[in-house]
Amino acid sequence: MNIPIVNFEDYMLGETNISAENLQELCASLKTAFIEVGFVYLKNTGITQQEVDEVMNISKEFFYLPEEKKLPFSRGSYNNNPNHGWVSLERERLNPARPGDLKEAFNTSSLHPDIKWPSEDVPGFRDKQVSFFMRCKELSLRVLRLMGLSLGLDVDIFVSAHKQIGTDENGSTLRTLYYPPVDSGHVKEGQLRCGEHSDYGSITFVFQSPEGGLQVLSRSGQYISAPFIAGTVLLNVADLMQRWTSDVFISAIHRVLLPSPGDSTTRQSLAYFVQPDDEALITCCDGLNKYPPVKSGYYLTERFKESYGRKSGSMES
Ligand SMILES: O=C(O)CCC(=O)C(=O)O
Ligand SMILES: [Fe+2]
Repeated sequence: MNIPIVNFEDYMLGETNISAENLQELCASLKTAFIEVGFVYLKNTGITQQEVDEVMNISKEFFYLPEEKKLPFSRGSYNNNPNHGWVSLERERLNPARPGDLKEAFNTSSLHPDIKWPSEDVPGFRDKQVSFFMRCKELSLRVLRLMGLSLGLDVDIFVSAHKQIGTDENGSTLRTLYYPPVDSGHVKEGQLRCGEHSDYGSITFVFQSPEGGLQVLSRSGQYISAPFIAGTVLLNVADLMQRWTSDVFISAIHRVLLPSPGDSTTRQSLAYFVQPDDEALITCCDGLNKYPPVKSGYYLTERFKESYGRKSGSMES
């Protein structure tokens, strides 16, 4: 089994005149992918490889700074938003049963004009992250519309719970990740670059550097590779969306293994996590209540407690 590639051209960013026939076709291809795999590559979205490269390049400038320059921007130090900021190597365990992941990250969760950014050391960092966040936001609203339509539901069923993306009342986050070279002599038992997990929110976009490395658990129980494909956006269903659709759309487990011993390559990725508004109540859209309704913000906070450790899941880290 492979991850399908869907041509998004008819509904790409800026495109306003999609025909009813093309819309139906696009919805049908996406629906099949969300049901069978939970992951799909979109090509011709309007987000270019050049945009992705620029965000990765400026992110690397930040990650290469000495630790003392990054510490003031740590996740947990922003009063208005508990998830915004820098996450150091091994700090997070996406699979809590493993040692900390061998990755560093910077989460852009708050666009509040008053927050501090590493602008002195990395001029342009803020602007590049924020502009890319906004591009991904626009694309995500398009995908959420198609998801509603593909299930024969109202076009706004999912979008209307994502009105506050980009404010501190919504947890959507652009996360830039850096995976440094791995010294196999110093790896802890069971340690990975990114432990097995599924994402928490509604949908996620992933952009990888050419090294690739992401693997996705298929419904038949095997890991399949999700390689880098230039110019595409990898889209996956996340846990709240699986719950919302009563398990019709699949939130697939994924991971990033260590490179082979002696392979000292680095790796980068960008993940845009789309989260419903904190106050949105997620209720199974077939009305059958397979899962009890849950508030998006509460659900996200609980999930962070698992991956960052119970004591330091939120403000107090
Ligand atoms: O680095 C990647 O390719 C994926 C990262 C990921 O799955 C995550 O941060 O949730
Ligand atoms: Fe993930």
